[in-house]
Amino acid sequence: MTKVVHKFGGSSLSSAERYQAVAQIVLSHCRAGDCVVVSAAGKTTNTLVKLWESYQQDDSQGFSDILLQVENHQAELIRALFESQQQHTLLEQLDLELQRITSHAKQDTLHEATLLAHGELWSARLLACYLSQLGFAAEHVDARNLFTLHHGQLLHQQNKQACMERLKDTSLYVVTGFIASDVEKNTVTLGRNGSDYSATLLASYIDADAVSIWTDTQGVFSTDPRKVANAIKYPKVCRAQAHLLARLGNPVLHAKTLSPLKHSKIKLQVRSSFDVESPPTEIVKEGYSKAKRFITTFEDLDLVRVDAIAPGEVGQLSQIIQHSIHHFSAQGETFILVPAQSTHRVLKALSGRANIVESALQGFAVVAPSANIAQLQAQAAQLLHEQNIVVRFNHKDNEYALFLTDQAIDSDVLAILHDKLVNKGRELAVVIAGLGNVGEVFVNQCQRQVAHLQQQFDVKVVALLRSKKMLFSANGISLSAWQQQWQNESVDYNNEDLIERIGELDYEHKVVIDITASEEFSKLYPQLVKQDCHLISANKYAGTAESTWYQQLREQLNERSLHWRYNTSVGAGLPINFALADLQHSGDKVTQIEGVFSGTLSWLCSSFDGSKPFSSLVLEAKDMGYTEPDPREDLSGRDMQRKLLILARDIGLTLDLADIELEPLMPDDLAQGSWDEFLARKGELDSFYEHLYQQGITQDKVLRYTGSLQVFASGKAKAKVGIAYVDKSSAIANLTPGDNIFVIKSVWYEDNPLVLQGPGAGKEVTAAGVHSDLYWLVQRLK
Ligand SMILES: NC(=O)C1=CN([C@@H]2O[C@H](COP(=O)(O)OP(=O)(O)OC[C@H]3O[C@@H](n4cnc5c(N)ncnc54)[C@H](OP(=O)(O)O)[C@@H]3O)[C@@H](O)[C@H]2O)C=CC1
Ligand SMILES: N[C@@H](CC=O)C(=O)O
Repeated sequence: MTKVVHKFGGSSLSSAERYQAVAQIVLSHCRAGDCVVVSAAGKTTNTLVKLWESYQQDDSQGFSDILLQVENHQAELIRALFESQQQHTLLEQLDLELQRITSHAKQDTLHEATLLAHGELWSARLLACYLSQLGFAAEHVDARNLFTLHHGQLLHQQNKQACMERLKDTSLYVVTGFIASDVEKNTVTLGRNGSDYSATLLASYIDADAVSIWTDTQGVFSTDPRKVANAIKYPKVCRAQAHLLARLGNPVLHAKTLSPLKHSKIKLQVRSSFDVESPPTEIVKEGYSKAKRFITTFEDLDLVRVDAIAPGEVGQLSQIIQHSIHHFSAQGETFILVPAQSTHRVLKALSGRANIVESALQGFAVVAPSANIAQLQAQAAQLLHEQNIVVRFNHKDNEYALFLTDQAIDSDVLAILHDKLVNKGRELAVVIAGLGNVGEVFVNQCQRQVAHLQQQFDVKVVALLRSKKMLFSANGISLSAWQQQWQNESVDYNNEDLIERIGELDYEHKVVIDITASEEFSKLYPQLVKQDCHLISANKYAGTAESTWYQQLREQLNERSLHWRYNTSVGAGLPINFALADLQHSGDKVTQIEGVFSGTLSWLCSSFDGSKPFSSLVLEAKDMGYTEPDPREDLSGRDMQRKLLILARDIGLTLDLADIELEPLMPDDLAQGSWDEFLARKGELDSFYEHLYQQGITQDKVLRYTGSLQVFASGKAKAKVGIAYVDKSSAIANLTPGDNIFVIKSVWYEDNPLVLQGPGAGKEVTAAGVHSDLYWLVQRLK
């Protein structure tokens, strides 16, 4: 059974309404065996800290005033959430606890951690009782009976056993965050953000499948969303970057929170308890999410140089000041960044081994994929210069660039930095299916073309697919060494794996480029669209699929505002789809399309002169990359029939393949059987063609394979592909072998048709045509 640990922070429980909202979340997201870890409600911990301070200062008036505040807040929650007997019992319990605090204070036996623990104990008790009142079996659990530390170290084995024994599958457990006990049963706390840490620790002890940190932000953003309106919420962030952000003091996650998950498969999500519908940010293991760009800001820090720092010492210092301390080495020296108000405590703890280099610093760090850091550092320096912000110290590491300044980075400056350094990093993930004739040329052309697109958009080829194997790298495949990478890293896959991996790609945009000739692959399009992929097809199967399926795919794409380009499926690189779209967008109406739409058949008919058998020319056309993988798809007229259907649909007709009359350029019965069987009977093809050829000579005409589509005023259409004998002087007779010609008549081009002519097949032109579609897409996405 899957188990989930949910954690709700203080802001999620700040009022009775918030308790009710959290209870609703629990009702809809939890089941018996799950755990809910809670922090102290609202600002309770801060109030208890003040209470402790007044106790230490012997301020008895202050002490009773603050205690009254605590009592009022808790009593208010109890009265709003419970009625009659339950309310009475809870108020009595609270009263007893407050009396005990007062009496300890009077006897001078108050203990800091025990006092602070009340915040979490009250939250756990109230939430569990409230859930029980709603009929959901819930128990509150004091984490001091689960987590034990010895000399500051958690006793993992003992704790795991305690958790396994106490937390069965019979109920929901509402567990106190933040607190633990030592071996003498004294209360201890887990430090800043301790409740998040409690949640991930607990998850690791009970072998949970996931941890959801419910907070007041919607997830992990590229920068502070309160300061920059267009901050990007990332659906996934890898653990390494989350850890780095935490070390740099970013408040969303604490470094300690992540540590129990280090070698586990436990999923971690950050999501909003205020906006439950908003999708979470998932913190995922390396390799499951590409590195992102972030800007995290700092306020009032001191830069401290340390002689030498022992392993674990930074963690101890962070614990002392209850705040993350970032440390780094530059020019052979070790530095730490310390919140200014805590510097004296840190210097004291380092007893003479450290000195302040710069104080009262503001600034920010740009966290990004390592390949981008140098460039981002230079850009950031330039932007700061333009904003007249003086940099007092900067530092570059593999994964981030740090700028420490005099001036605070206000929201205006942060918005500029974010626009130039992060938003510029919008990315398009490209999946290329098919590495055959055309696909291989396309991938080879990618190196140059992607570099060109890079100036406008961050385009990354993330997957290459053949029929059985794939090479998948969420961070991008090296286009200069893809063959080598393919050899070393390609793996077997099935369609389910593929869709899942594509779904996991957390890029702003994704496109699947289908350069297969596979009907099976085209059947995946609806699933790919569900994963928010744009589509580019050289493959003609989807464009010529049965009308209902085709219309549904179009609707699905429209609903998601996704694009589908398939210019090369007709006329290879010739811009026939562009031309037809343009005419229609300009208000024209296409009435007729005629011509030769097969590169293979154009080349075969123009090249045949009787000197070689027709079948040997077919094999040459195949070698040149003109034909379909099985050239019978061309010879049967089927390929050209598909192209005419794509054109017909492009001008708004609702036709199916069966509506286009087809006359094959080969004997019907050669269409069956394997390619080898066909080759064994190639003589039958030769005689068939020779016979047709001779008929042309008899008529003083030449044999060509043509297509035509006529649209009548009624809206009805007539379409046909087949053998034609044309005048020797006609444009069709004089086509360069392999060329296509499209003769388009429309309302505006009635007497003098629009003619488009040029190479209609070939690996290079087709691959270039696919690049043209990709370029078009990038322009749209910009
Ligand atoms: N040749 C041309 O001039 C033009 C071609 N086209 C179209 O381009 C497409 C490709 O043609 P071409 O390169 O000649 O074909 P090839 O047969 O040479 O290559 C097809 C590629 O697709 C791969 N493939 C097959 N099935 C699948 C699948 N289910 N999933 C993933 N990959 C798969 C094959 O894998 P494997 O390597 O494992 O076999 C192969 O790498 C065709 O649809 C064609 O109609 C369009 C315009 C012009
Ligand atoms: N086999 C096709 C290739 C392009 O679609 C042709 O010959 O036209």
